[in-house]
This record gives sequence, structure tokens and C-alpha cells, in this order.
Amino acid sequence: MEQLVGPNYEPFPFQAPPTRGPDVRFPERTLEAPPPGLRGGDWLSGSRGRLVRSPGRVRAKASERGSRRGRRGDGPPGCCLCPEVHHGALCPGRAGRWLLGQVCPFSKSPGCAFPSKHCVVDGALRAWPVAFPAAPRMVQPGYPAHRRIVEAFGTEVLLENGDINRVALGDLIFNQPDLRRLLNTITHPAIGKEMMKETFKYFLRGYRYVILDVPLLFETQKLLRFMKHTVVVYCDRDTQLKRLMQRNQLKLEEAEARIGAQLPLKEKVRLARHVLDNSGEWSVTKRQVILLHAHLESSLEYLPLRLGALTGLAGAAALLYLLARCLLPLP
Ligand SMILES: CC(C)(COP(=O)(O)OP(=O)(O)OC[C@H]1O[C@@H](n2cnc3c(N)ncnc32)[C@H](O)[C@@H]1O)[C@@H](O)C(=O)NCCC(=O)NCCS
Ligand SMILES: Nc1ncnc2c1ncn2[C@@H]1O[C@H](COP(=O)(O)OP(=O)(O)OP(=O)(O)O)[C@@H](O)[C@H]1O
Repeated sequence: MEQLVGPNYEPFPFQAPPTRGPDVRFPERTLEAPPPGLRGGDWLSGSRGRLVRSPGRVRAKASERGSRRGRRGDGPPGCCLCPEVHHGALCPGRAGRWLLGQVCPFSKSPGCAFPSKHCVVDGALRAWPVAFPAAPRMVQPGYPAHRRIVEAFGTEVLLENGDINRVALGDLIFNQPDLRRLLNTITHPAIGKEMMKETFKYFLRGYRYVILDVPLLFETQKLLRFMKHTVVVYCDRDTQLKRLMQRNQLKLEEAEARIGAQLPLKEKVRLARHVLDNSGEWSVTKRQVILLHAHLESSLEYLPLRLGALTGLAGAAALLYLLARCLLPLP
């Protein structure tokens, strides 16, 4: 296997394991069931609604939990994104939002996998956030980006029901760099804005970090300066090609064109702060995710921003109070 090294690469394992939750040194031991006294539902986050951080802290509303995870406390926890139970298996194609606090983008090449999407953490991680995939939503009918895509590429890139014909648009943009750039100029501002909005919402709700799924993070560099941690999900090229061809039903050339539309993965590995190697079994990836999560959860990097925001808020409130006292007549 290729060696994952680079100037910014921080090898696993990270720091000391957290004092609560699963033992990150032996994650397998805690995957099967929550510890005594904890019910399945307490371990997982939902794709909508509030996310569960840990027992006794932020809990999802019971109604939200029930609607997505099946019966609560029923043996092992359900998948974080659907009511089924996955023991390290895949949760195909479902994605939701990620918990937030400090921004931590994931970048990966096509087919390398964004672990949350597949519930790598199924029940082992209590605070693992859920990815926020802004892109597919932003190109749905009714959104400005959809209208601009039709203006730029014509109605040939539409299906009968008005949705974007992904195959047709993909054929165009992955074979013609100019058209790809055109599409990027249409979609990226809208996607970026939506991501920032979501991030801010979670910041206000007190989450410690946010994970953004940004395929072109290093290529565009636009978001990099806001990011404290960058994570690349890696897999070797053969596996990547195989998975992508299988998932999208692509021919070899088509898959290669998609991979070629981004920076080489080795280059991304060099630029990233953390690397998750997903070349092998899910269980191996899962272990890495748990370690990374433990590292981020125990970090205090979110504090300065949080304290700054609180100080600003307190200052503004004091100013308002003083103004009100000066301007309003005393009783
Ligand atoms: C171009 C579209 C129709 C292709 O759809 P399709 O189902 O064939 O492929 P899929 O979405 O699974 O993407 C395959 C791979 O290509 C990558 N990719 C998608 N768009 C781009 C792009 N503009 N540049 C480089 N890579 C891209 C994806 O990250 C993914 O890894 C679709 O990706 C799309 O609607 N893109 C526009 C939204 C967008 O800009 N997405 C985010 C890229 S940053
Ligand atoms: N460790 C793994 N073991 C088996 N299959 C995997 C593994 N990781 C990913 N896959 C499969 O590879 C395919 C690509 O994964 P996924 O869709 O998560 O990639 P991605 O990089 O998020 O995709 P995108 O191209 O949309 O950016 C999926 O079909 C997934 O099931």
C-alpha cells in the first residue's frame, strides 16, 4: 500500500483517549452495544433535528428519535441516518448534516467515501456529526443554481420531471474543463453560502465542531483559510476506480475522467492535516474515524471563537442597555 506521509500529516493514533464513551484504543469492543445504563438511541445523531452529543447533555427530542431510528432502546443502536441497524455495514447513499463547532472539512476524491454517509460509526460514536451535502440540494428545481444551469447548458441537461440529468451534465463537464469551470462558477457560490449558513446555525446551537464535505477543498482553496482541520479520505487508485465504477455504473474512461477532474489524491494527502485510509474494510476505517473524532472532541480549539462571540454578545447587550437608559425617560 502507498505510504501516507506529508508535511502536515498527523499520524494516528492521536492523543490520549477520552475519559467517557467508547475506548478509542479498542473501538471494536464497544461497537456492539452501548454501555450499561445507556439506551441505543442515546448514542446516535439524527439526520435532521437535534443531534445527540452524550448522555445527559444534548439529547434529540424523543419524537425525532423515534421517527428515524425505530424503537428506542431496542438492542443495538440504529444507524444514524436511517432506522435500520448497521453493524459496520453501509447505509447506502443517505447523508445528513454534521455537528458543528470548529470547522473541519473532509475532502476526498471520487469514490473514496465520506464515512458518515455509510454510518462508519454506527453507534460507536455519540457525537459524530452527520455530513451536510449542500450540492445536490442546490441544483434542485426552484433553486437559482438550477435555473442558471439550464440557461448555460440548455434543456438537454434536464430530465422530463425538471431535475438535472446527472448523466448528461456529467458527460459534458467531466470531458470539457471549460464547461466544468462554468458549472463551478454557477454552483459554488450557492453551495458555499448554504454551508456557511448551516455552520453558523450549529455554532449558535453550541456544537464543538462542524464537518463539511468539500470535494474541491484544495483545488479552489476558498474555504481553506476558515478551516482548522482538514481531512482527506484516501484509498488506493484501483479500489477508488472500482468503487466509483460500481456505484455510478460507469465505464473505466468515465470513472477516470471524474477522478481526473480533481487534484491527484496523493497531492490531497500531502496537503491534509489528517488522513483516513479507506482502502480496506469498513471496520478499519471506522477505527480511524473514532480516533479522529476523539481527538476533535477533546480539543479546546473551539473555545476562543466561542468566548469571542460571547464577549461580543455581552458587549452589545450592555450597549443596548445603556442606550435604552439614556434615551428612554425615567419613570
Ligand atoms: C456534475 C454532476 C451532475 C455529476 O453527477 P454524477 O451523479 O454523474 O456524479 P457524482 O455527483 O456522483 O460525482 C462524481 C464525482 O465527481 C465529483 N464532482 C462533482 N462535480 C465536480 C466538479 N464540478 N468538479 C470536480 N469534481 C466534481 C464529485 O465530488 C464526485 O466525487 C453532479 O456532480 C452535479 O450536479 N454537480 C454540480 C454540483 C457541484 O458542483 N458539486 C460539488 C462539486 S464541488
Ligand atoms: N471501505 C469500504 N468497503 C467497501 N465499500 C466501500 C468502502 N468505502 C466506500 N465503499 C463504496 O464505494 C462507493 C463510493 O463511496 P462513497 O459514495 O462514500 O464515496 P464518496 O467519495 O463520498 O463519493 P463522491 O464521489 O460522491 O464524492 C460506495 O458505493 C461505497 O459503498
